[in-house]
Amino acid sequence: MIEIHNIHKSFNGKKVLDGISGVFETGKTNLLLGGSGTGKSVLLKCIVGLLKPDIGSVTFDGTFFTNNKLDIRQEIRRKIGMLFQGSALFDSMTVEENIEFPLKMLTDMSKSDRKDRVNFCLQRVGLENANSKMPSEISGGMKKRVGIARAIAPNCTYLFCDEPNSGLDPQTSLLIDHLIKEITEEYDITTIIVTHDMNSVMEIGDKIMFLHKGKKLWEGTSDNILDTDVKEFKEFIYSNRLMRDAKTVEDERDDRV
Ligand SMILES: Nc1ncnc2c1ncn2[C@@H]1O[C@H](COP(=O)(O)OP(=O)(O)OP(=O)(O)O)[C@@H](O)[C@H]1O
Repeated sequence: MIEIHNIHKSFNGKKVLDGISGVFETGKTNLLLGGSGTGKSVLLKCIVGLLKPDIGSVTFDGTFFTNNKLDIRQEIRRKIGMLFQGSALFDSMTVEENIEFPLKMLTDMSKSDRKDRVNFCLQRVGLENANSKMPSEISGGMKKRVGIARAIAPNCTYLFCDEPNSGLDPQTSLLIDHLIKEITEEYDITTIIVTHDMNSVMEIGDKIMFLHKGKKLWEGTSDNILDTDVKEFKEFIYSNRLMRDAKTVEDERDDRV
């Protein structure tokens, strides 16, 4: 479980995060949702320690991360897997070398154990036998799968995904969303996904935190999202045509009852 408490962050006097608190649960896909420029990526960076909050704290399974000793922060960082927006694979390395990279950096596994782990992770994301391919030879969806395999290779406890669907077609997006959810549940990972994709929200949103202008305006699950009475959140949800249609169907059903 990851807990954040009263996170504030400004750049050059401009407030980007304004007192955000919340809990991200273990074994769940926790979504950070909001429009462009609302502070989702900055909050994610504050949680993983790439940025330091001006005020506030982050706790990983009860251990303080912010302002704690370097060795404790490094210990927590070793448990974090990251899936970056553009997959961020090393272009000059094969798929296998990409996935092996964090194992070399973060573990003292033998070469044969690393090979077994790479093969296990490749098989888990449905890419067995892709070991020797170069990133330039595989599709965007396959790159995301390799990115997921690389993130989970060192047995991560926490997984952070920055817009995992960017650049993917709707069908591939759905497959990637479900793969992340399955892996989260299977290995009991605390997963946080930054997104503005309402399809992801409805498909895999175990827990959703909606940000607007640096504030948390709503949190809940995909089951109670349509009940929100927060004006800014409603505007965000119903800017999506499919969500408007779903609401109309629900209203008509309620009228009949
Ligand atoms: N290092 C930085 N220095 C100055 N301003 C920054 C920095 N990082 C982010 N910002 C600003 O903080 C605000 C929030 O940015 P952030 O990237 O968190 O938005 P976001 O919600 O992730 O948006 P998007 O969905 O478009 O990626 C933006 O106005 C951005 O310009």
